[in-house]
Amino acid sequence: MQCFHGLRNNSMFRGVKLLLKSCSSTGARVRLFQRQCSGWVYCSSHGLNLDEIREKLLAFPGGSIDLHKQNSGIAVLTINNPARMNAFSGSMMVDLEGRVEELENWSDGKAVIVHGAAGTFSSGSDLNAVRAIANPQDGMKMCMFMQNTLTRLQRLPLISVALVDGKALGGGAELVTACDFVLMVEGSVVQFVHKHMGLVPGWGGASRLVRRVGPQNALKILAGAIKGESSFYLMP
Ligand SMILES: CCCC(=O)SCCNC(=O)CCNC(=O)[C@H](O)C(C)(C)COP(=O)(O)OP(=O)(O)OC[C@H]1O[C@@H](n2cnc3c(N)ncnc32)[C@H](O)[C@@H]1OP(=O)(O)O
Repeated sequence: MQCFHGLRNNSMFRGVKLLLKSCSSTGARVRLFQRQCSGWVYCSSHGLNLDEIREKLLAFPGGSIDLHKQNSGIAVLTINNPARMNAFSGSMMVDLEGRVEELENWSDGKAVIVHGAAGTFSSGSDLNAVRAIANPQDGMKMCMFMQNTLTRLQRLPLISVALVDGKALGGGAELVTACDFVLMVEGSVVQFVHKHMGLVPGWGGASRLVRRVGPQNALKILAGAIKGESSFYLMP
């Protein structure tokens, strides 16, 4: 993951275009196509019944995940729940899975930009849904479901860019780590707030963070010794 920080709002999409241009070398494209298209981490042999967990998640509706595929081959994926700072309701988790599947099957796709509606990125999991499924079994299933989806997002044969304008908190920060690049508008923040709730990142963000920034920096970020600021994502 590479991070570009301090973009002003109006230059964000120009920044994304430049970034994508710089990534379009044959080598980069070949590497992308070498990625596995199916990124399932968990399946029924791990005790995950996808239909069952989808049904549970759909009991917590609100917001949407919108996908706009452009003729240019660049898609825009929008996390859309502004009334709750783009928190992920249960139905949005199911939506995201469907959108990722759509991108897996998009043969003309080159890149996807992931961003939040209305001037923020995402405040993570909807706390109302989290409270309602706060038993270990359901919590584990939700986490397995989201790990599957974010791993599939990470393994898409497309260049992915998280465009962070505002806050990416909790699960929102975890989503950022599943993208190849991060572009941050000035004043934006990526923060793993899980520790305040006595949680570990359940959507696979901790292991992705370790791979991105190394174990010591990841520990500092997760423990709150430093905020997940852009300089850390710049490290190889
Ligand atoms: C494995 C996944 C783990 C997770 O993701 S757990 C969730 C981690 N995220 C959080 O703890 C973030 C909680 N939210 C906040 O800290 C603040 O709302 C935040 C994002 C800094 C924004 O602060 P403010 O600008 O002051 O706005 P606010 O607090 O008045 O929020 C506006 C409305 O949005 C709601 N909201 C924000 N984040 C939410 C969330 N994650 N789940 C459910 N509702 C959420 C908030 O309750 C408020 O609603 P209302 O207007 O009071 O009805």
